[in-house]
Amino acid sequence: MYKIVYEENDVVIRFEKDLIDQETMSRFLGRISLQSMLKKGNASGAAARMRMKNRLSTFPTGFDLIRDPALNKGTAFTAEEREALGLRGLLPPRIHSIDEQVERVLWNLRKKPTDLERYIFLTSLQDRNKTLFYRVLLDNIEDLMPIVYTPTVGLACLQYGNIFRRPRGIYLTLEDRGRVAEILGNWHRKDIRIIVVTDGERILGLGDLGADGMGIPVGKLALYTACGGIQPSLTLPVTIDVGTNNEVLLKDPLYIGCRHPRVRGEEYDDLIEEFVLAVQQMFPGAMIQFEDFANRNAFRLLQQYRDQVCCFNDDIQGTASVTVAGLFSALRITGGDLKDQKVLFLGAGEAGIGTGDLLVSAMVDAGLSQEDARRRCWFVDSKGLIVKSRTDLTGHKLTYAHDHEYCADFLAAVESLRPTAIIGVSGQAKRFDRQVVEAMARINERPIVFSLSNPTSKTECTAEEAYTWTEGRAIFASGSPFDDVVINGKKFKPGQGNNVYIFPGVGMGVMASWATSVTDEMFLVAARTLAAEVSETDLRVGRVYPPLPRIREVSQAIAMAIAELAYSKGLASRQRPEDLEDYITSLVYEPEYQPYV
Ligand SMILES: O=C([O-])CC(=O)C(=O)O
Ligand SMILES: [Mg+2]
Repeated sequence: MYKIVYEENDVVIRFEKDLIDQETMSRFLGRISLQSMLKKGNASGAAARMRMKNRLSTFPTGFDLIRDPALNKGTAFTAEEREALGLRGLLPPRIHSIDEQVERVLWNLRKKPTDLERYIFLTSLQDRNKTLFYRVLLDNIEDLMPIVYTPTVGLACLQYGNIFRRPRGIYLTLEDRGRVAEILGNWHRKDIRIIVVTDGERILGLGDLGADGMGIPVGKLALYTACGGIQPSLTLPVTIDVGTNNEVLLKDPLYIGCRHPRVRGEEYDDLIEEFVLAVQQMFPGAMIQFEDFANRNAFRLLQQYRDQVCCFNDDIQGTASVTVAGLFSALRITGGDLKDQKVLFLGAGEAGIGTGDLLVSAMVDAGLSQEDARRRCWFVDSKGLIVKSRTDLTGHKLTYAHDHEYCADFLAAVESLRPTAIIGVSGQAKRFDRQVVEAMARINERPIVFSLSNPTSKTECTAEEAYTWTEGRAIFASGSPFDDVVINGKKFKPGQGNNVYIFPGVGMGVMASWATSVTDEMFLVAARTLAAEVSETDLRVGRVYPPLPRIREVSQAIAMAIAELAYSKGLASRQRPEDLEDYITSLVYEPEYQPYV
């Protein structure tokens, strides 16, 4: 994978990739080079020896090697490595293959009584052997994504202080103002390309979890690697802790964050601004993903920084992209035309408005005027249907305030508007009740019902409810995964309408092209690419997204499309490689042990 070129009596090490995990590579490339040079007996050049010595001195041996999660192989260190790297006696004598190690991990996972215990176990594995962690995750993505990600990551965040073992990522507080760049410099790597940052105010549909929200950036980045093939060492989770208004956490002696109410206003804005600028200084070319900020800050920060630096908001744009892709797929089942759809959202926050905006772009592409397209998107918020006559509306909601009679509740809005699709992004469980879903089934031959709130405890309705209440006619997707449902002998495989189908591929495309910004057009292209990956077989079982085991291929297709777009729109800051596909493939991280000697 990595080509090393030798010259007589000297060594030239040439990296064939410019985005690889260079520090780690140079650490063990040094090792390989010296070993083979000594074997060949041509390490006579003093200069070569010097260089090798320098490299060698940075490559850990003995306990340091076993304790370095990026390099550790546990019982899989070979006899030669054990001999050469000071490991003799530090490991049990039996040498295992990675496949045997995977078996051991799975055995342990099966023994754990709860999903939270499985989460803790996998996190510890990530702390001691990254390669094995990603091997297990990648090979068992369908079973383990619900542990590392929604819904279990939600449970983990709810108890993050209690289950805390080792820190991961960077924590920034208001006390760090004026020193943020210095603190980013404490991170052990300088070649960060993807950052996921939260301020913990709206973790999934669970609300304000303060610093305990760190589980989300950590989980998202694990999926950047597992699903998108981003080198783990190029990623950095960040939590900006400005306090929390969660009374339970404030009183909890085990809470890990700052114990004061949330600070807002200028102090907050200054810290965010300093963080964004410090990233440009310390990690130039890194993409920032804003994650699980509350509405009040999410839209504002996106607006402020989207044209300034390479960033996006996953809950607004990532969720929009996956949802619009799901609608594209659903129309292949219903045979409907995008221009004729009427979509009613429950929830007018980030996901709702983000999806509305992207859907409008898609409808405009399909030939509608912007005004007509907007009139096809309707929203119910906590006060009822958003209509012109309401006087309490601000900002983004005004865009979708149409002339219509006011309806106080969602069911009344469904009856009155007769939508073709309902999309739940409210963070409120059970709001798509039997009456709502049955009404949709009365109005539509094939009602589209997307229940996207996370984690599962917040879903607007379950897969089973959606299929049962519509006699299997619903086209259903959900934010957290559901098991297959059998109705009258027919099996349905509900799709997971989660932004995990989007952000890893977008991140890889941005990273590969060194794009300087992330545009809305990218998310529409990502949606189209994702929808194109859905097969007729998928649609036949009701699945509007490709199966998860295909996620790496899917992410690669999205990465290609995003990079192409970046090149064609002049957003890329590096030259287009001759063979883009080859190039992106060469960037993909494979969880395999590299030989050290
Ligand atoms: O994390 C997820 O499962 C999707 C997401 O961004 C959210 O719900 O906030
Ligand atoms: Mg989110």
